[in-house]
Amino acid sequence: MSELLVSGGQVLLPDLSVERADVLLDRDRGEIVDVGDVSGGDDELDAGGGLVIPGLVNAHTHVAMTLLRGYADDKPLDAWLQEDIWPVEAELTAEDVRAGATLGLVEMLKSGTTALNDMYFFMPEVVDAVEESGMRARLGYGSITVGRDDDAAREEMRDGLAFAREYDGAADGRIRTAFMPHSLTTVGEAYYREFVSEAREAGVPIHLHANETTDEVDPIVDEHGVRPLKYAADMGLLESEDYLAHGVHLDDGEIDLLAERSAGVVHCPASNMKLASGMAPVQDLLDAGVPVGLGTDGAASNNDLDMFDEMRDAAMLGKLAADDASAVDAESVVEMATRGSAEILGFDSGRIEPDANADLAVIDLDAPHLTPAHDLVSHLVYAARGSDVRHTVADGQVLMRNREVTVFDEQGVRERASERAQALVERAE
Ligand SMILES: N[C@@H](CCSC[C@H]1O[C@@H](n2cnc3c(=O)[nH]cnc32)[C@H](O)[C@@H]1O)C(=O)O
Ligand SMILES: [Zn+2]
Repeated sequence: MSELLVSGGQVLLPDLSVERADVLLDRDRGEIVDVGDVSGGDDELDAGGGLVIPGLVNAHTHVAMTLLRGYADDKPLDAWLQEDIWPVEAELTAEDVRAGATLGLVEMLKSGTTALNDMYFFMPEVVDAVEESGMRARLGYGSITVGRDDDAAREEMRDGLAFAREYDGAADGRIRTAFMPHSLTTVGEAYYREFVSEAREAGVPIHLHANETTDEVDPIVDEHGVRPLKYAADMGLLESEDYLAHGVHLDDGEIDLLAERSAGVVHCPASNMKLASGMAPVQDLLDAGVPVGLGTDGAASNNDLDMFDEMRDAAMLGKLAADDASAVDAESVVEMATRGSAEILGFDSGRIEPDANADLAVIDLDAPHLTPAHDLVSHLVYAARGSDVRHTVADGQVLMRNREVTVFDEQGVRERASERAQALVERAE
């Protein structure tokens, strides 16, 4: 058995207390062996002066959109997608997605993220990038039927299902899949009614954008006479393994429905603020017992993939949304970004205890902006940043050691992504 000892640090335990402890990982099984006064291991990571946390889990992104970071800002969702994003995405190639996804994975692992959810194009390229990265991911092809004739629409839905079936369990189980119809307004009712049952037969969860803007809510209420999540449930969605991105414009009945079904909501505060989509009722979701995760959405509507920024945004926006400074407190947010997101994605990660996945990050506390250390959980949310991460480990493998990425040539990844991004936008002009 090959073991890695993460020694000398303080450890964030599952109850969110912090204790001086060492962590022993099994690199073959990719699991945590023991936490406490442990020794051994044939390799060691120095966590001295640092805080060991569960690897952060980005539960909603479009990771190859790093290519479009800064390409189109300062617009609401519909105009942003219709006028800028979808026209340039029509020019995407598989190589572009491989380059953009790899850049996003490097950005993530350098900032302590060890698992993600991704919905995009050319998903086999994302599979290869995730496999190479050593990270964990729930992946799906984003199916859109609106604007397509019936044959093309069916092909979109079949492609989404085929991808989910073919790649579930890839990368020795680090990759899981989901059926990802883009949203309740970009996929027609008939296609949901035909294909949701096939996803159930395939045994994969369903992930979609929902209730992100009022433009996604009003048309459904007007056409179907019910709220979007009632419409979704009537089509067989909202099972406990399903999870929605955004959930901004929810009424009490929809929150109750999510709680009854235990369907997850991935909160994307930066995207919601940047696109002026609205303020999600996160504290109400937490109070109702709805599973809540945290996601950055794409780097073109954030514009980074730093989950420390996202935790801070969630805590700040949640207080404004609730008109209550005690709402969405630091502990709730750390839970969202670790165990909450992990459980929504179906990963046994997000906590540092024996038998959990060996996915963790070590944060260097030796910095003015992390001094003094009254409360390290507070620091995680209100002061720390991705660049404070010293080491990142996923599945028991060291992906970054002392800020040096071990699984990619970082400089080459950045150069290739820049070249592909430039050529992409030139093709779209
Ligand atoms: N087969 C689909 C691919 C969709 S992938 C997922 C899509 O979600 C888009 N996207 C990115 N951010 C958001 C968001 O916040 N809400 C809805 N869609 C988004 C993204 O640009 C991409 O077009 C097609 O032909 O368009
Ligand atoms: Zn999205």
